[in-house]
Amino acid sequence: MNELQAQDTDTWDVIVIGAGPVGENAAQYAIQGSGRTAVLIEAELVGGECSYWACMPSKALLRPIEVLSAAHALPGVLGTRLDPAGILKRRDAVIGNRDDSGQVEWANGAGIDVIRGRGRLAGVRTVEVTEPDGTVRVIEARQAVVLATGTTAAIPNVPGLAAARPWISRDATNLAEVPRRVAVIGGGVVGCEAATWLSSLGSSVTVLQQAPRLLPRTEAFAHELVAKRLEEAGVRIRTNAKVERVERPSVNEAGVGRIHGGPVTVTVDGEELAVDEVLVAAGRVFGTGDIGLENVGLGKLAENHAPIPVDEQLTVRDVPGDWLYAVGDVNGLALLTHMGKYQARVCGDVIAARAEGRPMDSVRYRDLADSRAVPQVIFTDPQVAAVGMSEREALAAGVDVETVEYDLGAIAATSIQRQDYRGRAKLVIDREADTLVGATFVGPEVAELVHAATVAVIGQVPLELLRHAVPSYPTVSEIWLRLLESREPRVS
Ligand SMILES: Cc1cc2nc3c(=O)[nH]c(=O)nc-3n(C[C@H](O)[C@H](O)[C@H](O)COP(=O)(O)OP(=O)(O)OC[C@H]3O[C@@H](n4cnc5c(N)ncnc54)[C@H](O)[C@@H]3O)c2cc1C
Ligand SMILES: NC(=O)c1ccc[n+]([C@@H]2O[C@H](COP(=O)([O-])OP(=O)(O)OC[C@H]3O[C@@H](n4cnc5c(N)ncnc54)[C@H](O)[C@@H]3O)[C@@H](O)[C@H]2O)c1
Repeated sequence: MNELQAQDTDTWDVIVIGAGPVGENAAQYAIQGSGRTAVLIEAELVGGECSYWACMPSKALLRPIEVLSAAHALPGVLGTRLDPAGILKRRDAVIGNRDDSGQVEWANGAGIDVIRGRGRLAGVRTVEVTEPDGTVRVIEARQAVVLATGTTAAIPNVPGLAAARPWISRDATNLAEVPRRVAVIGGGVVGCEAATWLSSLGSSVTVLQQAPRLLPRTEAFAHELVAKRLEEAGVRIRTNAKVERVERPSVNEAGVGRIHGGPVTVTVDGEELAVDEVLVAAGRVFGTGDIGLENVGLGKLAENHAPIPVDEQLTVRDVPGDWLYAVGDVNGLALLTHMGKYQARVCGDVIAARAEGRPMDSVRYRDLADSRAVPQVIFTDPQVAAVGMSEREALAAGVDVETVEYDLGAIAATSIQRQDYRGRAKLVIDREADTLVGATFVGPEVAELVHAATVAVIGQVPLELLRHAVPSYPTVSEIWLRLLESREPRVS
């Protein structure tokens, strides 16, 4: 069945509302290798925020900057510079020029139907879809409904901010014009990554961060190293900043990624800052506001735009019958594509097992990673790659914490990579259990280091045993050796 043939039925085994990366995976895993049917309901583009507006375009913009930075740090490499028009062109190619036909083809190839429209729960296993022409269809799921509606950008309640039509992350990732001066409200992940590419493309950037530091959920040295590099690139960073007011006398409808009007005055801590565009990067709003949660007894969540609580099988709590699931950003467990897709795999496996009456006593059917080992790579210069708990989180969780830190610049491999290598690594150890509960690496191109730590955390590998995992010479992974050697000798 395909997009058109999906008109001929009103019942599927599984209905998924939201066809982002997470919804796609849930549908695939729920039916693969079976005769079951599934349909994806999508209000915008199949592939979701990640493919067109978030992960993919942002990483396409950041990669040339990373390559340039590495080249500049190597004596013997000459003549490197950025080509902004070429970067935007490649970004457009990476996001398929926002054409989702390839993703629809993939879904159909996997036996999944697609309906364009906005879905809402109308009752038990019942979904109402408002199609683009206004037609309303009511469809039924024989077995399961999966909510995968993601998040949208939050606009803080600052006087004049919403009326100024500021840029949100979609404008920054899909930029078609480079504003001369930009104020970035928020110094979290989106704010720091966007400040990196905007300043490299020629904007004069000021980051206004409410919290005492950038990337507040990471270890403190991540802030120090990222802030230092941003400041060297000319970015101004104001922490503990209170944005009091925003004024933009002339606003226009120039479209996504184009400058949305005339100059803007941002009042911060009593001082006026004149810019050409404001980028809001201040967190996300959960996609729970208008998906019919009140029709399944969860109206309070909708009122508060709260995330949907789920159990280890990704089944929505407080809804009887094990038919409603929530995966990805919308359940608030971890706002990351890879974690949402992981949840979708667990959820799809659970739906399949329940459909086939198979036992679910293996760990395959439990979301273990969200409570123990969430990895994240922040693609700033330097990169921040972390998994599990920070020291502060481990202490708050009552872990008997031991930490070790080491200078990544003192590893043979990093001195070969570049002359000016600055970086740091830290392990957070549960002393009593002798296992790793968290790790953070900050430095150029450290992204690939984190998976080894993820394996150690989820596998609860004793650190005594980890000493026998020998890193190759000369690779940056030798940081493991140095970190383990730095531990105080254990008294047994
Ligand atoms: C700028 C930026 C960069 C990011 N970079 C990274 C990164 O590098 N790595 C990473 O892991 N994460 C990154 N993220 C986070 C990542 O984008 C999200 O975690 C991921 O997109 C979540 O996937 P999802 O499928 O849950 O939701 P989404 O991708 O938001 O998809 C939800 C889909 O549901 C649709 N929808 C919503 N409501 C309805 C409805 N009622 N009916 C029908 N359809 C509906 C939407 O149109 C959308 O297509 C980034 C986020 C941002 C903002
Ligand atoms: N590489 C990646 O993995 C990646 C990249 C981008 C986004 N994401 C995900 O997307 C999600 C959203 O990112 P985000 O950066 O929007 O949210 P965030 O929660 O990471 O950061 C938002 C920041 O905005 C600040 N803030 C909030 N209100 C403010 C105000 N009024 N004035 C000034 N500062 C204010 C907060 O202090 C916070 O540090 C994150 O959870 C992140 O995991 C991931």
